[in-house]
Amino acid sequence: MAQLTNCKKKREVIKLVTEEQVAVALAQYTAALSEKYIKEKGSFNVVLSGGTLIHTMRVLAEVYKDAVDWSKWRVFWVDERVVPLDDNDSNYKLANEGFFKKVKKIPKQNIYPIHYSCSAHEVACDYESRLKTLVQNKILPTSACGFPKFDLMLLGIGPDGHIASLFPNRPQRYERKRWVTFITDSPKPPPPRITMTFPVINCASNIAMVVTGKELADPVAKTLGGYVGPPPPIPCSELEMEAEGEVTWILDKGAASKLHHHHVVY
Ligand SMILES: O=C(O)[C@H](O)[C@@H](O)[C@H](O)[C@H](O)COP(=O)(O)O
Repeated sequence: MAQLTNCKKKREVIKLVTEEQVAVALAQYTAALSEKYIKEKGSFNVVLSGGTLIHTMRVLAEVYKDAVDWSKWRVFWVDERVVPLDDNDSNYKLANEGFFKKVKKIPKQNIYPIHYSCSAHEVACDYESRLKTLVQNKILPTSACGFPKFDLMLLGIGPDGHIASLFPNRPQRYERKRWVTFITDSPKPPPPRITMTFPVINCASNIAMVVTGKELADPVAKTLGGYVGPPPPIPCSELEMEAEGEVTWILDKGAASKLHHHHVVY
């Protein structure tokens, strides 16, 4: 794994050409981590996002269907839209139809969707308290600073540089105490959402930034190229600066199109 010279944390940037190659690389990467953590500790705790990620996970679901020990997976969401689980906007529904139904073998009790209520505040408190219970029961480990430590976060990035539901010009990105918070005016619809906070995201052992399409070339270049401009930097730069674990960027040609060679270390 490569390291940025001005930064002690581990980074890898995998630049590919097509979206299909990104899907294949994501499958290999996730299957390898799944095997490693299951061997080491008997479980694999994965955090999903919404957006295009689930579609990019199709190769994992199809090609690695019989190669991964799905029974040891536990699945959480880094952010979720506060809608019923059968609503077309639900990230759970997206994952259920595009991933869980394909791989079949993830036990239902190992999947942690939100408990829907119409109050985003209530949903966030409930999700946080369920995570706290899992930590108390030693099902989820914590990092030295007391936040839960997930094995893998699979994240996308928005054109405005948001990750999870941590947007520029919204206060949630500055939350440092809560594990899960809420937003009722998300600039990306639908407006009510819950989201894990930066301290939780940054404690993960591994973070994959899965980014495809030239409309995302700007936030990718701003993040990996070193942010120049007035503070505060875009949200995904915070992850680049603060993450404790390994961050792996898997990019297609469009997403990497504004990166110069000196921006990345392989
Ligand atoms: O609920 C959501 O909207 C997502 O979880 C969101 O955080 C997403 O990951 C990014 O917006 C990237 O989306 P794309 O992968 O579609 O670019």
